Order: sequence, then C-alpha cells, then structure tokens
Amino acid sequence: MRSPIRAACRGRSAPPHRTRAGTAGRAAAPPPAGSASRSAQPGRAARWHRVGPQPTNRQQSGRTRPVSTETRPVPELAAEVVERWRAEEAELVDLLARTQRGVGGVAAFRLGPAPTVLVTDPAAVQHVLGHHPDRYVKRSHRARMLVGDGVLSATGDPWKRQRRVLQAQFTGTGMRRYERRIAEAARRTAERWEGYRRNGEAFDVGEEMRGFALDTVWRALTGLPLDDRTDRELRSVERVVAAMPTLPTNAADARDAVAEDLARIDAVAHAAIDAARSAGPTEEPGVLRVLLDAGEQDPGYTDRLIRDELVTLLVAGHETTATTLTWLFLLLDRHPEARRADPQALVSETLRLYPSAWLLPRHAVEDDVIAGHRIAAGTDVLVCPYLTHRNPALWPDPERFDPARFAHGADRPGQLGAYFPFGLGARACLGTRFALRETTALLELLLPMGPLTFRSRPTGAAYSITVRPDGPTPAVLG
Ligand code: HEM
Repeated sequence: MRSPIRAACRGRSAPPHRTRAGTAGRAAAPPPAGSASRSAQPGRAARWHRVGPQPTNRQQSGRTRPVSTETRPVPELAAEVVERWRAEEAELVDLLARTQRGVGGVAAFRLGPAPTVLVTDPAAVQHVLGHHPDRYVKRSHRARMLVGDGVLSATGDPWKRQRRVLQAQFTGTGMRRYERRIAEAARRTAERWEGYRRNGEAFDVGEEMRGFALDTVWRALTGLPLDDRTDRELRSVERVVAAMPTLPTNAADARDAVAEDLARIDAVAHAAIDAARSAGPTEEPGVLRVLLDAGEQDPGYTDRLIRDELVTLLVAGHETTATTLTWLFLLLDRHPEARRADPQALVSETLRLYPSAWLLPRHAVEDDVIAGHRIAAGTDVLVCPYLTHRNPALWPDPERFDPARFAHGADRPGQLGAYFPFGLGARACLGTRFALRETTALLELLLPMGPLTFRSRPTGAAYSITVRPDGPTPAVLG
C-alpha cells in the first residue's frame, strides 16, 4: 500500500516565491510546565512521565497556581480544507502550509484513517529531533532500497557504530584532509567557467553545481577526481532518487522498478571498493580506505555495508549541496546587491529559504506528549524546516532574501529549532562542515567572475526528496 504522504508528495512544481507556505505560520506555545507523556511498555499499564519544565517545590506545595498536567489531542485541520486541497490537486507543501497556518506549530491533518502530525514550532522541533530521537525514529522504507543499511537509514546500535566511524572523517583532522580535495574540485569548476566566459558559451548552472558536488564527494571518498564514465554511470543515483516518492512500498517491487539503475550503481561502488583495496594504505586516506580498515577490525563491515556507506554518502552529499548552490545563483540573479555579502552568509540565507532536505519524516514508536498534545505510538510525524524557516513569527519578512540576517552579530531567533537546515540532534547531518566548506570554497572562486545572465529561469520549485528548481537553468557569464 502506498503511504498517503508519499502519494501526496508528487514531486511536481510549485512557484517558490508565490507558495502560500511563505506566508504561513503561527508558532505553537511552548510546552506547559509539567506537561506529561505516556510511555508504552509492553505488559504494563501505560505510565505518564513528564516532559518540559518540572514544577518547582513552591508549585508542588500548592502555594502558587496549581500546574495542570492535562494533555489534549493534537488539534487537527478541518476535513473540508483537506478536501479542498485534494480537489485543487495542490502540492503536499501547500497542505502543510495550510495546516501550520490554520492550526499551529504542532498540528495534525488526515489523508487516510490515521492523523499525521506536522511539527514546525522550534521547541517541538527540538523535542522530536534533539531530545527524543529514540521516540521518533526514521523508517526510510524506500531509501533503504538504494542506501541499504548505510548510516542514513540504520537505527539502534549498528547506527551508533557506523556514525562513530564516519563522524571522525567529517570533523577535525578528518575534515582537514579534505581541504585540498575540495580546493581541487572548486578549481576544476572555476577553470571550466573561465572557458565558458572566454567562448561566450552558455551552460546549465544546475548541471555545473551537480558536477562540482559529485566531484567533491567522490574525491573525499576515493581520493580520485570524478572521471566522465563514473559521472555518467552515477546518473543512475539521481534517477533512483527521483523515482523514489512514486515507487511501491514493497521492497521487492520497488527494487524491480529500478533494477537496471541499481545494478549500475552497484557496479560503480564495487569497482571503487576493489580499486581502493588494491591501492593499499595511502598517506591521505579517503573515506573508502577508512571503511576498508574498519572492516579489518570489525567483521560487521562487509563489502555490502561498505557499498551501502559509499552510496549513502553519494546520495546524501551531492544533490543537497548542488541544489543549494543552484538556488543561491538564482537568488543572486534577483538580488544582485547581495553579491557583496559574505559567502557563508549567502549559503546560510539560501538554506533558510530552501533547506534542501525540506521535510524530515519520523515515526513515533511510543506514546508521548509534545507541547501538551498527546502523540500516540505509531503516529507519522513530519518535521518541516522549510515552514519553520518561513514563519514570520520567527523570521521577520520571511520571504525576503537577506543574507544580512546571518552577518556577524545580526539579530536572529536564538532557539535551536528555529533554523535547522542540517537537522538537529543525534541524527543531524554528518556532512555539515564538509558542505559549508565546499560551498564557500567554490563561491570564493566563482563570485569574483561577475554576475550570471540566465537565458531562462525555472518557474518554481519541485518538492520531492529535496526542494529544487523545477526546470533548467541555462546562463552565460557576464
Ligand atoms: C547543503 C548541503 C546539505 C544539507 C542541507 C544536508 C541536510 C541534511 C539533513 C537535514 C539531515 C538530517 C536528516 C534527518 O534528520 O532526517 C542530513 C543527514 C545526513 N547528511 Fe546531510 N546535508 C547536506 C550535505 C551533506 C554532505 C556533503 C554529506 C556527506 C558528504 C552529508 C551526509 C549526511 C549523512 C550521512 C546524513 C545522515 C546522518 C545520520 O542519520 O546519522 N550531507 N543532512
């Protein structure tokens, strides 16, 4: 059976600046003091336990106003609004925006018999992603077909072990090893752009950013620049990701539907593993070498798992970066004055308006309470950075592209859950530093080349696994 959410996430286009999502949003109140949650424990009566601020002794002694421990159901979007949305055949993002605007920062809507809960209020975001990743888990049904048991879809102890091995690669000394590789990939793209400028040649910005992001992550994984053949073969990754929202949930059927592309991806991954194995130890090991070494200590790191990690990092680490950079150039086209901003602020503000992972799905595995609202075990919960980042209660004039929001010392919402393009908590993005480094390294070379002139512009955004421009982006330099 197809999930109602996935079925609704059609991946069609919608105008990014005209979407009603942009005007959405009143934030829900923070959790009331002493709100309670119930933990479902097999074989025992359900036990309510408190989340949020605990009552003080004074409150418990009754000398101040008694603290209510009452909880209530999550308020729900009226069925007529859902019906109207269905009749309009609008995007999922539009339904989510109506839910947030009409109901609040913790709000439910129904596409099937069970409610789905949308979470956009910062404190509630922090509750779900930051404080209770064990209560709200990833299920990644379809992603598993592509990324297998890689760190993106793994859960429990295997995830902890895998995350520990990879984390060291993307922080501190691990990151320093990739500086040179990032710089080389950026230089390669800049040289190509110089060539386009000399010849007055048009090129597609989205394609260029895709090539750069893939080259960068490939160098980090293998130590080698991306060659044309591998680049062609890895188109299969994008085809599978694009097909994902519409694939059957049954793993075998889904696999059949994209079998050829999966075989191509496997061939590239296993060739890279074999090459790294026969090259032996190197002075500046790539991630693949580190995973092969881990395999020598830990039999859990089979070639299959190493393949899964490799594909995971390719999937998680290239379209996200590529779409961010593409949006950034489109936004600069409309706001040329922003070209003077610091590249890091440009990236942060682009990620506010277009957080590439715009929707983070979770599944409640036990009963809980968020901001005084009861969440039953088994509920699907959608955390939506896209809507939080466009909430006018948090971000004044939220539709306006204004990198000054991220200038040093600028006044920004202080809560963690008000801005989280890289997620939050234990399952936050592993490649945050890598992504910020590669985007700024590229911009430092490309921005001084002068503005782009787009020959045509996308009409809006496609909201699928990522939020990306819904059409080609042909441009010339100058
Ligand atoms: C602008 C670029 C990027 C954005 C906006 C982004 C965003 C995110 C977000 C929001 C998550 C959390 C998903 C969730 O909670 O469901 C995530 C997870 C992840 N990201 Fe990124 N990402 C970016 C680049 C990268 C890069 C470059 C890499 C690796 C080279 C990477 C690797 C990962 C991995 C492995 C995870 C899963 C972590 C886990 O579950 O433990 N990402 N990313």
